[in-house]
Amino acid sequence: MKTATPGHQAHHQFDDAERAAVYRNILARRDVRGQFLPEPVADDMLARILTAAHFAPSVGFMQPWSFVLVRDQAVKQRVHDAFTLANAEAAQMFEGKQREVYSGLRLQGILEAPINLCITCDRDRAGPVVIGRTHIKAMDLYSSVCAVQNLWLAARAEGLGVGWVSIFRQSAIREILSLPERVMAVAYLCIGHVSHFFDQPELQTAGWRQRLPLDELVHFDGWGGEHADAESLRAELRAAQALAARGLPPL
Ligand SMILES: Cc1cc2c(cc1C)N(C[C@H](O)[C@H](O)[C@H](O)COP(=O)(O)O)c1[nH]c(=O)[nH]c(=O)c1N2
Repeated sequence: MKTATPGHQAHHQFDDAERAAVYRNILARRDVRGQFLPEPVADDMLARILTAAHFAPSVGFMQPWSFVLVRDQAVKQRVHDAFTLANAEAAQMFEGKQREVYSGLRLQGILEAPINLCITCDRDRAGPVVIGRTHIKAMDLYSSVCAVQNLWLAARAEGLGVGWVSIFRQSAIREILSLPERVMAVAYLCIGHVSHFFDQPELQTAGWRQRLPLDELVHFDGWGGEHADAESLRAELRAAQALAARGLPPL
């Protein structure tokens, strides 16, 4: 359905090209592991993607994030060693054929990416009582994840690849980067120019897991709930997903 924004919002409206660009950005974003180029990332470009991260939503406007840039090859090597250790442990957690496939997957580009970036969450950034976090303490972590996604999308628009690496013991990253007790490493990202972006998630191409049908993930008025008009929305969801699967904006 091609619903236009109501007229009274016209001055806030994205035109069709801008709308299409936003969806293209979302659909073309990939997790990058193996296609990093050595060429450095210019400071103005780095500043833009960090600014995108800093303009993310956050609970109570807490802005709990900080950005630990890692460019020293010796520090990267220590992080890579931590990955190698955890990755060997991880392989043992899968059985049979899956273990074999897992061991063949490339799951990081730590040493090749010119920039590694740890996005953190300071759990005390705004004092003990934060609007929106009074009952669910993890909201600060979710806020830092919003910053990660903003950066990931901005980087894609700049032509930069980003790969999220999470196969570490949390304590290893804390120690290597000297993070204070109150600061958590939320995301360890590899960032750089890339030779190319894949069209589909690498785990999908490797046959590890396929994208789920969105129309089966929608419930009405409660888990498992149905609605008399449900089929109309489900048909739209299937059509939009079919377009998106081909990299086309669902417009
Ligand atoms: C929280 C979190 C943590 C990780 C990831 C993602 C997220 C959100 N992903 C990337 C993940 O595999 C990827 O996003 C999916 O496979 C979908 O692919 P695209 O991101 O669409 O290319 C990821 N990839 C990888 O190679 N090593 C890793 O350790 C991780 N860790």
